[in-house]
Amino acid sequence: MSRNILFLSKTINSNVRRLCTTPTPVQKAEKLVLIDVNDKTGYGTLSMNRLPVNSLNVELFNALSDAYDEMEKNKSRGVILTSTSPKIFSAGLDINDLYSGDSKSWSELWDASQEAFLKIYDASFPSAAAINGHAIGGGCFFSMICDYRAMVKGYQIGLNEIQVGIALPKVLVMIMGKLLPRRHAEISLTQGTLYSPEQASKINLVDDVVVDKAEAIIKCEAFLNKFRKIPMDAVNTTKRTIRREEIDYIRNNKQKDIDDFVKAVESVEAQNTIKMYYQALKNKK
Ligand SMILES: CC/C=C\C/C=C\CCC/C=C/CC(=O)SCCNC(=O)CCNC(=O)[C@H](O)C(C)(C)COP(=O)(O)OP(=O)(O)OC[C@H]1O[C@@H](n2cnc3c(N)ncnc32)[C@H](O)[C@@H]1OP(=O)(O)O
Repeated sequence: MSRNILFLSKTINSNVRRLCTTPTPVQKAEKLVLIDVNDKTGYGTLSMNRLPVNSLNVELFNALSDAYDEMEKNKSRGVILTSTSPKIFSAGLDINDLYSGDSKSWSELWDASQEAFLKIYDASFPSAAAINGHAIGGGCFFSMICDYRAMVKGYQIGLNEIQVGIALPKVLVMIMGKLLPRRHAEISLTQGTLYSPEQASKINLVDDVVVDKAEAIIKCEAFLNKFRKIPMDAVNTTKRTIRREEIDYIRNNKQKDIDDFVKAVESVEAQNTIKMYYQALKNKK
């Protein structure tokens, strides 16, 4: 059974296409998240597909939310989150949106990010991130809200928001503060440090360092397999107890959190830094 070829199947929504094994090959569809369900294990591999760098915009956040809805509906046993790019997991928030947006578009962006965050962080199945390339800013954060991370050598990972001029949103601080030892969290958040996978594994930012994407997927499957003999209700109740603080914060303070993000992005200082950052990115070549 080939799992690497895209096949035609019913379109789940405008941005998500499920890959299955019905034998009707079609040309590769330009969907923002590709879903490939392994019928044997019941695990869904969700591949972000907003090339070249999987920068996160409203559409990609919505596609991730829709993909998680689909996994919930199909009673998935677990998700592997990865990317179709050969070298980038996700380059974080779309700098173009930060550079050229306004308070309305930034509100919509953050609203969509909150929804995707809740779908992943409060899912009824475990998620494992196969980080097959750079995971920067929001890209790093979306791997952090999975239950496990395996990262391929040779790339960088970290929350560099501060370098882009954006004060760290509260939930990012809460989760980084729980994942990393306190001192590393403080340094990482205030300096926007990017780490090699080897460095990241020493501070709990990634769980395993691997040589390639195939090994990352194997590690993710092995992690998900650990839950096969444990009743998922018990796992989920326990996980929700652990994660309640962040989930409740977003659910109970949705608008305030959006307002805080917009305020952070629209400040003159942030806009000047974003402009310089944007230009440096464009002048790189
Ligand atoms: C409640 C909360 C819930 C959820 C919150 C969700 C998310 C939290 C987010 C919080 C805030 C986050 C802020 C950010 O994420 S800011 C973005 C931070 N990212 C970066 O700084 C990465 C910048 N990019 C790079 O460093 C390199 O591009 C990279 C290493 C990724 C790849 O390098 P490479 O040499 O391979 O390619 P490039 O030539 O540099 O790039 C190719 C083209 O892609 C464009 N690009 C790169 N990054 C971005 C981006 N982030 N947004 C938009 N576009 C990007 C780059 O300009 C190139 O374009 P062209 O020149 O080809 O047009």
